[in-house]
Formats: sequence, C-alpha cells, structure tokens
Amino acid sequence: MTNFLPQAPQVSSSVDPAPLIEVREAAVSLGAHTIWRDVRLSIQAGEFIAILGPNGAGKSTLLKAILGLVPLSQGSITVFGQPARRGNAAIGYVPQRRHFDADVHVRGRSVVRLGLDGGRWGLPLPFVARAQARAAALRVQQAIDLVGATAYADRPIGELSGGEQQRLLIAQALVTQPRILALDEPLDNLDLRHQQAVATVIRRISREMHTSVLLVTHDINPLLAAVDRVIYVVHGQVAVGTPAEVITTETLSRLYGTPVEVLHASDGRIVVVGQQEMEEGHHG
Ligand SMILES: Nc1ncnc2c1ncn2[C@@H]1O[C@H](COP(=O)(O)OP(=O)(O)OP(=O)(O)O)[C@@H](O)[C@H]1O
Repeated sequence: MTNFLPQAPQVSSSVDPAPLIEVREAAVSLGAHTIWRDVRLSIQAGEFIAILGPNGAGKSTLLKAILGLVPLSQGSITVFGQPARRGNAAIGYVPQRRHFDADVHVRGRSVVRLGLDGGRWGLPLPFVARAQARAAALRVQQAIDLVGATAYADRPIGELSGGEQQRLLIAQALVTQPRILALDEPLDNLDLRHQQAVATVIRRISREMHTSVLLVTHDINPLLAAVDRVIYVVHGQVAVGTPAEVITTETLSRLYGTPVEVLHASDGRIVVVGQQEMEEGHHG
C-alpha cells in the first residue's frame, strides 16, 4: 500500500543507534512559574511515547520545547544531535485543538498538500514544475492511504467528522516523511472507536516508517496496547517508563504528593482513583 516504506530511514539492529531526541536536565519557566524541571529523556527512532498528566501540567510545553518553540531555562534538548530549533522539516507537528468548521469547503486532499507546500517559494521551470506536481500528488496520496483516509479525502474537510479531520491532519504532518511526529491531543473529541482507530494508525506509522511519535493525551487507555513508553508530567516533575512502570499507585502518589490509587479493570483499562480530586484541588 505504501511506497513510503523503501524511503523510511534504515536503522541497523546490530548497533545501538544514537537517540533522535536527547533531553538533559531540562527546565522551562514561563513568567515566574517553573513548569517542570530536571527532565531527562532519550528517545529512539520508532518509539511511540504518550505524554500524560493533568490540565496545565506542562505536556504541550514539553512538546513545544522539543520543537524549539519554547526556550529552556536550564539544561538542553538535542534533536538529531543538534540543538532543538523551530521549523525542523524532519518533525511533523499537529498542534492542539485544530478542527475545521462546517463551512470550510477546502478538500481534505488540499489540506494534506499544504504540508508539502507550506514553506515553498519560487517559480520552478515548467518541466520541473510538472514533474514536481506529479511527485507531490503521489506523496499526498501515499500519506492519505497511510492514515486510511482515501474514501473521503476529496470531500470538503468541513463536512468530515472529527476523527476523519484528525486523520487528514496527521496525513498533512506525515507528507514530508518526518522522522518525528509530534501530536498534541490528537484523540481529543473522538469517540472510543475513533480513538482506537487513530491510535492504530499512529502505531502502524511508527512501526512501518520507524517514525518516533510523541503524543499528548489525557487518557492512556485507548493507547495502552500501542505505546512503548509514557512520560507522566505532574506538578513540575516528570516520570518516564513503560505504562507498567509509571502508572502505578506508588509512582503516581509520589508525583501527585498525595495517595492516588491505580486500578486495573477486567477489560484491561486503567483507572486512576483520586487523580480527579487532585486536579480539581490543584486548579481550585
Ligand atoms: N506563554 C505563557 N506564559 C505563561 N504561562 C504559560 C504560557 N503558556 C502556558 N503557560 C502555563 O504553563 C502551564 C503548562 O501549560 P501546558 O499548555 O503545557 O499544559 P498542558 O499539560 O498541555 O495542559 P492541558 O492538558 O490543559 O492542555 C499552564 O499552567 C499554562 O497556563
């Protein structure tokens, strides 16, 4: 289905590759407020990582620091061995709460195409332009196929459901074949079925293309089977590990600074008891 695959970066399994992203003792302060500090983190190619935590904990800020959109007050972040910087074409980014109103008539395919054309300038020669246009159309179709949006890509995007729009926005971020995909709450406002479908698509992208995925979410449950690790951000602290390592009564009680209980439902879902009260208390 995807001609993306042969072009995906090859990583030898015999050597431990250098991390794509390295965060060292990093801190961010906004105004007088330290959002988080002492963050240490190495992310490898092909890892799927969920960033969790209560409202206002600093999840989006962490993503933006990696994207070079928010300066650090301490420490460093390197991406592909270079200091994090904005506008890195090797990172595909879908910001928080993007959606299209019903009166937006632009076709889904054109929205995906914007991912390629966004930063392009100049007037190429006609024969170059034709070849480029064919190559671009192919890239766009491959990204649409990859997210499973072929059936509705030519409809006006404003008419599509939240889940369909979300897939096309992910396709837009994928069209440049980025090595890192940064998604801020892509499951927001989706029903459970669409959450799981989008999670499965993202999982496949990270596996097949060896793309590292950083995904901010409020709810780990739709992603539990898909993610490799979680980054849990609470009260300025950050815990990193597999869901089984981090989402425990002990770790979350320590992070929240109060007893929090992690329960495992018979269907595999995780329920964190006491977290809601803590979040309300934190913001109250
Ligand atoms: N430019 C800014 N100046 C000052 N404070 C800011 C700025 N941007 C964000 N903040 C604050 O930083 C904190 C972290 O914000 P952030 O958006 O990273 O949280 P979040 O965990 O993604 O939240 P949510 O789940 O609600 O989206 C919040 O308290 C927010 O109010």
